[in-house]
Amino acid sequence: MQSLQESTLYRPFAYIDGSWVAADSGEQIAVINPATGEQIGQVPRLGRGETERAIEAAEAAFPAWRALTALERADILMKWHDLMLEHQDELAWIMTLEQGKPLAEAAGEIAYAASFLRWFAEQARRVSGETLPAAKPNQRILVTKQPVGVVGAITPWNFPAAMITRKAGAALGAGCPIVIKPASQTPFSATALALLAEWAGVPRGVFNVVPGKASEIAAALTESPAVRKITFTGSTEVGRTLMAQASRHIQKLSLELGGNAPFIVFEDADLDAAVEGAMAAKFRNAGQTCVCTNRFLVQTSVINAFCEKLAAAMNSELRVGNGAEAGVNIGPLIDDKAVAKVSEHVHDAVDKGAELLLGGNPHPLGGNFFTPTLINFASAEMTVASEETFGPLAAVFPFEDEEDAVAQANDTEYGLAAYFYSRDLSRVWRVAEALEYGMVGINTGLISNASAPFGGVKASGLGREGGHQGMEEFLETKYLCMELE
Ligand SMILES: NC(=O)C1=CN([C@@H]2O[C@H](COP(=O)(O)OP(=O)(O)OC[C@H]3O[C@@H](n4cnc5c(N)ncnc54)[C@H](OP(=O)(O)O)[C@@H]3O)[C@@H](O)[C@H]2O)C=CC1
Ligand SMILES: O=C(O)[C@H](O)CS(=O)(=O)O
Repeated sequence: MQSLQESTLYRPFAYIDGSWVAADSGEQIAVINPATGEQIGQVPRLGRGETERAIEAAEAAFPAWRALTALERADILMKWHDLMLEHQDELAWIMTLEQGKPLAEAAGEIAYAASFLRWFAEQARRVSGETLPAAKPNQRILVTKQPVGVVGAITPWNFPAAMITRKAGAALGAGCPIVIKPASQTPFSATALALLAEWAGVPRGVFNVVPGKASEIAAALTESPAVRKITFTGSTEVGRTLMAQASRHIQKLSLELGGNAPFIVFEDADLDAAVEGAMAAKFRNAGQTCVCTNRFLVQTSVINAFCEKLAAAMNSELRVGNGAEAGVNIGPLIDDKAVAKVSEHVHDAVDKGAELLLGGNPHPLGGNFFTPTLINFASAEMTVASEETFGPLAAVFPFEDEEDAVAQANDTEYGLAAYFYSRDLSRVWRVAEALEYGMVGINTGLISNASAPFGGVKASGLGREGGHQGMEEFLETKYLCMELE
């Protein structure tokens, strides 16, 4: 398959109430292949009116969807899961064309995304309440769980399938219908998921996809009292805006926001293992994930050895190119703004005294390609210390001792993911407990897993996705107090 139009899953439309629709205005959004700069398709640019219709459809679908048994909802989620895996290659191709990640990595994301549907199919059947000792002999106390209602979701371009199923799997499993605004750069992964949801038997109105004007769609979602939950993955800046808007109707809120992940290498670490973990934690999706390492904190006694090994691994293992080409494992960044941000971080660091060991400039391929870059002796006054790069820049900061490492690691407004390598068990416990983050990788650089609670603290957001906690985000607790005659 070469072009998007050849795909049986290609749907250049919005999906509302079980119908494929255009924008009322007829407006379209051009979708660009970040590897070539070519337009690969167009998607309707919806606004407030269409979003309000999607909310009405979701509200109308809610009673029948919540009335299904958990097993009935789980079976539909599992059918959706199976269809995703049956169409894994086609879904991966669509993702590589619109997001740029290498085909193998895109296929990996499809499997990761499908795992959330399976996980929440299983979790749906394990939503339970409790009975409590009553205060009076003729009293009985029960605690029950009920679906919150219509959910509004806004998702990012960097994981265009997994960030949808991580929300929709939990919402639908809990009995909630959902209205999703995908990122404008990656709408076709979302509409392909809608098509598969339709084939899986998700009833009309339960799953809606409204690509388009972000601020208008967000306004419609947050201004509707029928929308009882807002779930967002993206920048902290937009998360703050949504938090303020959601306060109008006290909507439940889940925010998965920015990160500034430290990757600490202690002198007692297995350096080869640390470099292997560093490659995974830094260069996944060309560094465009919120849990990618942003700062390598390396003990001074091993910093030169670590940098030599990391430079060797980067040189031998990383191949930059169009993600559709075999063997490529570093695709393009999403757009020219992303390239400019990485360049700015590199030049700022070098101007302030960092040592450039590898790369440092946009790739000779031009366009949105950036050469994987390694700098040493980075320091706190550099932009890379406080701002998320979201690109293939490995910045190494020295530290003297454990206290210094933890202080540097926690010196940020963010608190999503952190990583560290040590073989000292007492140190592992001390550092794991001292780090102010929602997720900590210990002797590993890969922590993403549907069965674990994914999320952060401080400016990295609120709530958790995945795990049993992810289901709770879409449930309300109701306390029943019963007096017997
Ligand atoms: N914690 C996490 O899990 C993740 C965090 N991020 C963070 O997000 C940033 C990069 O991702 P990026 O997608 O550019 O982030 P953005 O926040 O710009 O976009 C994310 C989504 O929000 C939408 N959006 C943009 N402006 C508004 C608005 N005013 N109101 C409502 N929705 C809006 C976008 O729509 P449109 O595309 O139409 O502009 C997109 O669908 C980085 O900081 C990264 O760390 C990214 C992914 C995951
Ligand atoms: O591992 C993940 O789930 C990704 O990091 C998702 S995101 O938060 O970066 O979008």
